[in-house]
Amino acid sequence: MTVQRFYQLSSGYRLPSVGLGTWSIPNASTAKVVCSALDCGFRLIDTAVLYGNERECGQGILKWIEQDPQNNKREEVVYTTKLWNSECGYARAKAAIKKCFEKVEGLGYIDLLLIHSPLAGPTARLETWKAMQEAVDEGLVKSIGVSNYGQHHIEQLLSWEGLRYKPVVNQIEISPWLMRQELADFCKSNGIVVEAYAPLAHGGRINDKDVSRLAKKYNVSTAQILIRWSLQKGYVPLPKTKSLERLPSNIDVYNFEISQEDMDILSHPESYDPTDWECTDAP
Ligand SMILES: NC(=O)C1=CN([C@@H]2O[C@H](COP(=O)(O)OP(=O)(O)OC[C@H]3O[C@@H](n4cnc5c(N)ncnc54)[C@H](OP(=O)(O)O)[C@@H]3O)[C@@H](O)[C@H]2O)C=CC1
Ligand SMILES: O=C1Nc2ccccc2C1=O
Repeated sequence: MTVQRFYQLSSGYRLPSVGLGTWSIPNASTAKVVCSALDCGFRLIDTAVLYGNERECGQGILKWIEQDPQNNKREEVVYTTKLWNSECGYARAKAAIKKCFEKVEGLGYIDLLLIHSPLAGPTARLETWKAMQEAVDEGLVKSIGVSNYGQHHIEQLLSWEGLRYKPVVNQIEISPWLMRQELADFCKSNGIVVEAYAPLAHGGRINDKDVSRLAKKYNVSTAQILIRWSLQKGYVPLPKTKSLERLPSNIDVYNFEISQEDMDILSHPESYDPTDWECTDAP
């Protein structure tokens, strides 16, 4: 089984199939971690207004380009950020998008802008989407998507008469202990790429007995097993690490393959174990 290095988004842009999560990386080291991640081969960086490190993520990307401008190109990198719940609604989203852009102005544009969650409610969600679509028209943003959306939230958006740009991704928590198979299938069948957040179950399952046994069998780390599981399920895992030592192996997940039998051992379709928050079921 060959897993894709990139997915084609409905906006026409491409999305690397593994990304770096940046939540809770200390501000003082974020630029260095991001720059090192790019050196190791990561090409997708995931941040959010909530994380308070957008500026530093942008600095890390610029630093990487400046290191070797002939080879390290801006257009190879996909920079993602997300609008927080309190920034939803038309006027608030307009102002928030402008701020997001200003924080990384040196990048020239935001590749992917997500609405962080559906929690603002049905009206504010659509108003936010209107502002996000306008940001695409204005060239501030290339692609727009959603996060923590359940099927009913996506259906609302797809059936909205004001829809001009479809969401290209839905970023949701997925791991072997929170599989959300039905929602993932729904996204895929609507041309929406699934980004899997907390693919290492927030670190809490890194010493799981089956994961550890399979790590030995395939001669890789336990994190690599979990990232590869997500890739083979057809998702875009976003493992976070603040450790420069862990970055190279977290992206080195394209040279081994988990057998179907072992994929089944790792998978726990009956389990429901969110690590952070759950709002795919919000009204
Ligand atoms: N849209 C949303 O609502 C959400 C989005 N996210 C996104 O997804 C990203 C990933 O999720 P997150 O919650 O951070 O959790 P992850 O599942 O990525 O796990 C991160 C934890 O695993 C540890 N870790 C990373 N690599 C290794 C390794 N090779 N060996 C052992 N331990 C390792 C990290 O420690 P260390 O850093 O010390 O290496 C950290 O404690 C976030 O950073 C964010 O970008 C996350 C939650 C919600
Ligand atoms: O990365 C994240 N960690 C979180 C914890 C609670 C709510 C949102 C998030 C994120 O986006």
